[in-house]
Amino acid sequence: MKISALDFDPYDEAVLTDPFPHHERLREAGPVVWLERYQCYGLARFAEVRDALDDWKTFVSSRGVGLADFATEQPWRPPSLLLEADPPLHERTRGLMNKVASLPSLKARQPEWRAKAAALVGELVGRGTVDAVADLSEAFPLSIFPDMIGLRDEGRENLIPYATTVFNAFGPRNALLEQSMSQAAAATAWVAESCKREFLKPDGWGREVYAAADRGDCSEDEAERLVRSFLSAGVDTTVNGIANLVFAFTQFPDEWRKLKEKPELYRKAIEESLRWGGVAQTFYRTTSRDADVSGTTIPEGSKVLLFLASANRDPRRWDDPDRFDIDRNASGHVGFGFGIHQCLGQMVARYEAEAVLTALVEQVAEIRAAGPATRRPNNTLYALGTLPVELVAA
Ligand SMILES: O=C(O)c1ccc(-c2ccccn2)cc1
Repeated sequence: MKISALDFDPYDEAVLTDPFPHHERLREAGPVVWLERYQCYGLARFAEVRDALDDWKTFVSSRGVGLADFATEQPWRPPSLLLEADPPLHERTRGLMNKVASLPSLKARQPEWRAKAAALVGELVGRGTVDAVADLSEAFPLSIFPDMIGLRDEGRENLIPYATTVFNAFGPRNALLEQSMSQAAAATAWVAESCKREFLKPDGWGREVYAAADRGDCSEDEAERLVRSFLSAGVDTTVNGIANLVFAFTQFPDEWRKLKEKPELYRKAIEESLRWGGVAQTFYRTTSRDADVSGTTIPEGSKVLLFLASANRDPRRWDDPDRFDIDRNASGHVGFGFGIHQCLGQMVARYEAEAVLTALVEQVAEIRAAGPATRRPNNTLYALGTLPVELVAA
C-alpha cells in the first residue's frame, strides 16, 4: 500500500506544547506514515501502536527507543538495561527489578504516602491561588520517592533537570535537547555518582538492587545502571502524571463533581487521566527485519515512531476520545506502554496518584482554575510548567 509522506514535525515547539490537534491528521493519513523530516515511519492509531509494542522481536528496543539508532550512533549515556534492552538480557534485568519494585513493598508504604499527601493538601487548601505543579505535583513525589530509593539527601534538586534531559534525548538533537544537555551536565554527573552503592542509604530499593548483585543476579556495574533507571523514569513521569490529573479536573469540572458524589471512582479517574493526559507522548522502536504493518512493508533497520498519546485518543478504539470521562473503562490504554516493556513503575505511579487524589477528594470542595496553565516543552513528555488553581476547602 502506498503510504503518505508528511512534512509534519512532531518536535516543533508548537506541537510539543499542544500535540493533540495534530494527531487526527496523522491517524487519517493511514495506519503507517512516513515522516520526511526525520526519515522515520510513524504509527498513530491504537491497533498498530499496541501491536508494535507487543511484537518486541520485530520492533526492538536495543537499538534505542529514541530517534538515535544505537547500531550507528553512540548513545549519550550507557544504554538502559531495561528500556533499551531486548530479551534475553531484558528478562534477567526486568525479573530482578520486578522483585525490588514489588507490590508488597509498595503497599507497606501507603500509610506514610497517604499521610504525607493529606498533610501537603492540607497546607494548600484555602490558601488562595497555588501552583499545582510546584506545590503539589512536584512536591509530593519528591517527598516520598527519593527516600524509597534510599537516595542521598543533598543534591536531590538535580533529579528533575536530569530526567528532563533523559526524555529530551529520545528526540532529535534540537535546541531543547542541546539546552537541557548543557544545563544538566552537573545533574547527570550527580545522578551517576548517586547510584553507586556507597552513596545509597542502607534501606531502600537502591540497596536492594545491590543485594541482587551480591546474590549474583547482576554485576556491580549493572546494579549501578539499574538504580539509574529508577531515577530516570521515576520522578518526572509521576510529577506530570499528577499534574495532568489535576489539569484534567480543571478542564472538566463536572468530572470533579462526579468524583465528589462517587469517591469510589478515584481509581477509574486515575486510569482515565493516564489515557487522556498523554504524559509519555511518543517512543521509537527499530525494525529488526522487514515488518508488515497493515499492508505496508517497513524495511529492516527503520526507526518507527509510536504516537502513544494519539493511540489513546484514537476514535477507532475509544468513544468520544477527547473527553475526560471518569466513568469510562480506560483499561487497555497504552499510557504505560504495552507488552514486555510495560512500565515497571506503573504501580508506583498509580499509588502516588491515589494518595494525592484521595486527599483532594477528602479536603477540597472544588478545584478552581486560577489562570492559564503553562507548558514545559519536552521532546517526549507532555509536561506542565505551572498550573495555577484554587483548592476551595470542603
Ligand atoms: O531505564 C531508564 O533509564 C528509563 C526507563 C524508562 C523510562 C520511561 C520512558 C517513558 C515513560 C516512562 N519511563 C525512561 C528511562
